[in-house]
Amino acid sequence: MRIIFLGPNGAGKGTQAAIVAKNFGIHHISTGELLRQERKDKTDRGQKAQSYIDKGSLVPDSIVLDIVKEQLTKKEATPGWILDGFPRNVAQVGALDKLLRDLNQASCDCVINFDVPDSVLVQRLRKRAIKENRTDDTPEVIRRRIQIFQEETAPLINLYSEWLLLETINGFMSKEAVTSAIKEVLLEVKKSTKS
Ligand SMILES: Nc1ncnc2c1ncn2[C@@H]1O[C@H](COP(=O)(O)OP(=O)(O)OP(=O)(O)O)[C@@H](O)[C@H]1O
Ligand SMILES: Nc1ncnc2c1ncn2[C@@H]1O[C@H](COP(=O)(O)O)[C@@H](O)[C@H]1O
Repeated sequence: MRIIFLGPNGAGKGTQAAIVAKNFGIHHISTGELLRQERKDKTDRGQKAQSYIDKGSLVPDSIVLDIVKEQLTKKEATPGWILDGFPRNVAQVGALDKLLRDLNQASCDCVINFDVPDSVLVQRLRKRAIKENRTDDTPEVIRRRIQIFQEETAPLINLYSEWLLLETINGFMSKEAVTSAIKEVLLEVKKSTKS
């Protein structure tokens, strides 16, 4: 099964992707986590990405695509994958489609859109800032990331909806309730795709 998790920062994509990937035996690809790891490892890509991450801006598409390509060609991705935090703009949607064609892989089966009010996102991110010490969870950068989501990523909701791939779930429930809602959707998708 091939799934995209779409939603603003703090919506719970990473939390749910880790659970769902384990349950369905598919590969969790979080571009944010991978970029943070590259930054920590001081790789060339990580160093190039650093200033963008710290400002809350999107990292250049070419860097992110490079990382996604590497992940999609890993053997863990053969049974399927969850893309968490990618694509994040219209250009990345096109690039993902092309990449999958080039790799001879089928396109995604479903896009799960996490719907969570902005006020809840801010509260969650402030809490996460204390717990995880992320450099981009400061009040100013949180505001910037939410703004970037509205400008660059939110248009993907209509786009995937027009392509009949979108399933919106209420992300403002307990973690367990969100997991159940996602599983329900994915079991239906699995039945219809038999993958
Ligand atoms: N259903 C929930 N209820 C309450 N808190 C939650 C819920 N889901 C996730 N959280 C918490 O909210 C914070 C953000 O969640 P998470 O990191 O999964 O979001 P995300 O969408 O991956 O964010 P980002 O795109 O910024 O990385 C975390 O601290 C997580 O523990
Ligand atoms: N798909 C992406 N395109 C550009 N920049 C990205 C992408 N995914 C992650 N980033 C950068 O990393 C941070 C953190 O990402 P999270 O998914 O919120 O953990 C993000 O603000 C971008 O700078």
